[in-house]
Amino acid sequence: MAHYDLKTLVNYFGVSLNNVCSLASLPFENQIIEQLRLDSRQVKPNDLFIALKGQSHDGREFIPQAVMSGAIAILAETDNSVEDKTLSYFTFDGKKIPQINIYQLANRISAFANEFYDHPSSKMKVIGVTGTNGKTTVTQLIAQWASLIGQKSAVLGTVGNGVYGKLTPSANTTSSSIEIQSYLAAFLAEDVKIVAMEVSSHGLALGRVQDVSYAASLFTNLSRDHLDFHHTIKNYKNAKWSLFSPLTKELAVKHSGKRVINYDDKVGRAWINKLEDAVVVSTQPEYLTKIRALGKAYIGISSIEYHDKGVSLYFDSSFGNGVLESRLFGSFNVSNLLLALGALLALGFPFFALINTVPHLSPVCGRMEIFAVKNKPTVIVDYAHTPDALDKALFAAKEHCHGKLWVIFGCGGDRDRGKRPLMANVAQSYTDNIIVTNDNPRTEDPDTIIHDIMAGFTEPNQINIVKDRVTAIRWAIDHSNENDIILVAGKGHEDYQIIGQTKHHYSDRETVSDLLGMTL
Ligand SMILES: CC(=O)N[C@H]1[C@@H](OP(=O)(O)OP(=O)(O)OC[C@H]2O[C@@H](n3ccc(=O)[nH]c3=O)[C@H](O)[C@@H]2O)O[C@H](CO)[C@@H](O)[C@@H]1O[C@H](C)C(=O)N[C@@H](C)C(=O)N[C@H](CCC(=O)O)C(=O)O
Ligand SMILES: Nc1ncnc2c1ncn2[C@@H]1O[C@H](COP(=O)(O)OP(=O)(O)OP(=O)(O)O)[C@@H](O)[C@H]1O
Ligand SMILES: N[C@H](CCC[C@H](N)C(=O)O)C(=O)O
Ligand SMILES: [Mg+2]
Repeated sequence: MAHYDLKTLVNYFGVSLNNVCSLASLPFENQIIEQLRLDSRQVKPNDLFIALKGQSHDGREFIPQAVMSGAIAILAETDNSVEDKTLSYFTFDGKKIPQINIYQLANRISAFANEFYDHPSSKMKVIGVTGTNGKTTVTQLIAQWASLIGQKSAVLGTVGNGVYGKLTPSANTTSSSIEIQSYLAAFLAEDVKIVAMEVSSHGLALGRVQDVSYAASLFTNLSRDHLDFHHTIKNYKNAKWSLFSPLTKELAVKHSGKRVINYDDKVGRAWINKLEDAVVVSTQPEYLTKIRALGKAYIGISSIEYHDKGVSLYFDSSFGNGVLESRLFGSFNVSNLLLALGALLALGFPFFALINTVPHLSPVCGRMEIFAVKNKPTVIVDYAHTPDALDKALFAAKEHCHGKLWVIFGCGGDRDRGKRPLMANVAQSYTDNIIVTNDNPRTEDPDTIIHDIMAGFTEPNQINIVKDRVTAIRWAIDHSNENDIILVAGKGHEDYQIIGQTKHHYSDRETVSDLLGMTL
């Protein structure tokens, strides 16, 4: 990170220094800013605290706390356009701290953080991955694959941020614009060459990735999710499109790179038509001729064989042909694998090195993770928390099931209510036994969530409700046979259950391995 002092900060924001002081007379002008902080609880000596109005708090209320923790200056949102680019002082406990006031500050944070951390994304290969489902899987695959062929990689996403293999848990799928730029700068300092980043629709809509330069962006699929936030599918889709749009007026991110698009998805197909250049990826043998004829880069499948050890794929592409032997489970993972391959090939990674390492790619934590011991049912822990993901996960499980198929699922509180009955509908179309349970009710009443889910079943009296997840899983294991499969959906890697505002320690993976007598 370049040395960034307060004088540079004042200049960056074009602060008008009134008659009271000239820049040279400022007592603080040469003080070096250590880090940028959005959260007063994280402020350390010499940091700059950025006070923004949020959805539930007004960050400006925490200025005293930030100053007490050692902030040397404040960058604060102002509601009054007349106060834009003005300098004032915040006086607290005998300290006089400079405060720069900016109108509509939130829109400027990504660019400022990019500048402060010295443009890290332009010095590495950053791949942005968006879509309703598959982001974590694809990003983890990209990072794992790159590291298998000797390129230092890092990930930013739902299961954590960090150099691949050494992740720090993350609060969000796409972190704040400051955390993103700061992580990228740290990765660069550690000589990371490639970063796979999950880009959520919230991240795009709220400008968290505005000033990230992507070497490639990748689209997995689009189905219903997050309508509590976007309200309509159209808005949700437009937020995702902003990661790919070549038009300046639509552009939400800086983009100079490749675009890798899933042709199997209806939205993906429409987008390919709007893009002059793209890497077109499909898992459907019947699309192979069509994607070849598009005249763009492509990866398609000529045939697929699912077997006990995973899947064998015969592929044809504009980069070369071959066979991939993968240990990943589920047909949707074939799509995830090919999309990851498309991004790496488009960025010039060596073809044979990639193909030869496929058998070493391991499944992603909490994504179709299989727990199996002799004489007991097989349990799969998966993160399906949308109707489409549940559909895909149950379809994959059904293909391998010789006995009865069970599903245990719930829906998150304070999230899209409309998906609840849809998930019930999907569940009943594949399974023999269903248990509805809690999944992070947050501040909603768990009974209300369950009530919404139950509305989607045609025969609700056939459905068991067991709100406590451990009891639900134990009950299913105790009442099933060794040929049965129990899909425990929705929490995947999560190690918590959020009830009210409190995060309690809880993990499906730990529960299942304990109940099956396995070690995790
Ligand atoms: C609605 C939303 O997106 N909220 C995000 C947003 O919070 P906010 O700006 O509303 O924050 P706030 O709590 O009102 O506080 C306002 C300001 O005061 C500061 N503050 C607050 C308290 C304090 O003691 N001191 C302090 O300084 C906060 O840091 C913030 O800057 O900015 C925060 C910091 O980046 C996020 O953690 C937070 O995500 C919340 C936790 C959340 O649940 N977000 C979900 C909806 C979300 O973003 N999900 C997507 C997609 C998930 C997926 O499908 O994968 C994601 O990318 O995670
Ligand atoms: N390509 C895919 N198409 C449909 N469903 C998928 C796909 N990949 C994964 N899934 C399902 O979605 C679940 C979540 O997968 P993953 O965590 O990779 O998605 P995500 O996009 O990162 O989700 P989130 O939005 O929560 O970050 C998986 O556990 C699986 O059930
Ligand atoms: N990152 C997503 C996934 C949630 C998974 C599920 N366990 C839930 O809490 O709804 C979200 O916050 O909406
Ligand atoms: Mg994710």
